[in-house]
Amino acid sequence: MMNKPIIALDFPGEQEVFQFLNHFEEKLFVKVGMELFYQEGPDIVRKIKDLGHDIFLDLKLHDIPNTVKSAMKGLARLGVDLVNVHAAGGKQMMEAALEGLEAGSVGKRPLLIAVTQLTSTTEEQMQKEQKIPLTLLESVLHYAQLTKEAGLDGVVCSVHEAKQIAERCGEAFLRVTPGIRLLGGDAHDQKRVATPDFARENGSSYIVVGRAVTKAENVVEAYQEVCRLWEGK
Ligand SMILES: O=C(O)c1cc(=O)[nH]c(=O)n1[C@@H]1O[C@H](COP(=O)(O)O)[C@@H](O)[C@H]1O
Repeated sequence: MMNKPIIALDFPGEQEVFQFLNHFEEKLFVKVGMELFYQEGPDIVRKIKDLGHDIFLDLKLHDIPNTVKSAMKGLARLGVDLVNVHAAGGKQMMEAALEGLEAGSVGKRPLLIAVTQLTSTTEEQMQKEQKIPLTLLESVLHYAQLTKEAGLDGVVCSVHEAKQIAERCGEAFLRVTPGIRLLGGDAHDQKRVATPDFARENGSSYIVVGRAVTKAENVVEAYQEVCRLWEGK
């Protein structure tokens, strides 16, 4: 069975979140990111969890190992299902993140993944601004390898790199892919985008979908359309 699409709850506050969630009868896999978490704090995670939804807490930690370790210890206590860091923080930082999660978990440890190159980054930007003298795919594969060596569960990448990561790091190493759009949909600030069906055919383990659902006129219909394409029905 396909993993549920992860729906990005990129809303300014609690009210908008519950307004959105109230449209759905089924349990969702949702993502709480910086916009929501910085406004509402850890309480919003507890409230969404109490409703029975699975949670990806996307705070993209990137700091010195000790700080990341302590922060992760605290986040683990929230009982979320998936959390992330930036692979650019380095192997030691990623190992520290894992240690923190293990120390803070009550019961099952949340899965830990690392962002490789953001889906809003182009190869040209990466080479010019980050001064990385590689192709974008090479950089993503390098970060994926480093993430695997640090013992994490997978990476965030675009659909366009997912297959090669599975070949290099193994099928069990997760490829979580944002930048998902329905055919003809506005890409907004995303650069490496793909449709849910392309993601299914190209090695994504999970898709992350925000505006294609949350900004749709009918959010339930948009969600169902994403599910239908993702599941290949
Ligand atoms: O870690 C993430 O979730 C993430 C990584 C990445 O490379 N690109 C990316 O878009 N995201 C997140 O995925 C979501 C995508 O939202 P939409 O572009 O609206 O579908 C946003 O909440 C981003 O913060």
